[in-house]
Amino acid sequence: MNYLRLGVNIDHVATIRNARGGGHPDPVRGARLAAEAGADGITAHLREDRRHISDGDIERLTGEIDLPLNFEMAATDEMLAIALKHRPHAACIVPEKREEVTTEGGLDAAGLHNHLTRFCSELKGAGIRVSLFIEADKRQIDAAVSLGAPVVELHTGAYCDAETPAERSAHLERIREAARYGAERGLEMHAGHGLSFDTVGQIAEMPEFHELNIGHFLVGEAIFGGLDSAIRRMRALMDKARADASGRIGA
Ligand SMILES: CC(=O)[C@@H](O)[C@H](O)COP(=O)(O)O
Ligand SMILES: NCC(=O)COP(=O)(O)O
Repeated sequence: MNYLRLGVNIDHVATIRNARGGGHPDPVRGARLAAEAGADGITAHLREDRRHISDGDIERLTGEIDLPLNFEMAATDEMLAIALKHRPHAACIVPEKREEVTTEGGLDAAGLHNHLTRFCSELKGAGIRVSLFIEADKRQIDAAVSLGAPVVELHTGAYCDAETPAERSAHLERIREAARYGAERGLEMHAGHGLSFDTVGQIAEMPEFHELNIGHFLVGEAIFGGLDSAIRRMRALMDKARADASGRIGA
């Protein structure tokens, strides 16, 4: 079974900083600590309204942190110019609505196909690994393939927020099918949004996934036990889920 990378999303450190202005807590310090705790990458979403991560944070993350940066961005010319300037390891195109509390659903890669073509090709041309943050939906996966994106990240928010076990297993099944469908079409499969200690295992055990991006829960847990311990525990749960699943496959 392939290694499952953990990308730590440090947006939520910046959310706390911005509640008061000033520089504390510093998301770049969070990224440094995440690296020490075993994160394989850092994710940061520069929202158009700059509600958490700032332009200066992106500049410092690319200059001061050795881990690969996954730059989450809306498909706008402003964000494209910033990505091309900083050349992060990866750029994940996400849908954005100013008024939303969080990223409420996946990118409509099928509906926005013509609009996205130029963004995918300019990012790829600059050597940036393009990822599309989409719902677990075959139509969206087909669109990602046709746009030439090498990576998709499946939105796990609905699975994490499910209110009943039946609802949760229905979402899980959709994610499982989409992960297989995408991997069969040559896409590198990632997942993320809303994952917690309770929900990560069933996603981590799917062998198609290469990377999970997790932030909000980790920063929340950090209040009680520290960021280092939250990341190490998440990492251990991911590894256990993988080991248990490969034991089942081998048995
Ligand atoms: C796209 C995504 O899911 C992440 O960027 C993360 O959720 C960021 O947090 P906010 O949605 O609170 O901006
Ligand atoms: N793309 C999803 C992500 O980076 C992390 O989402 P969350 O764990 O902060 O909800």
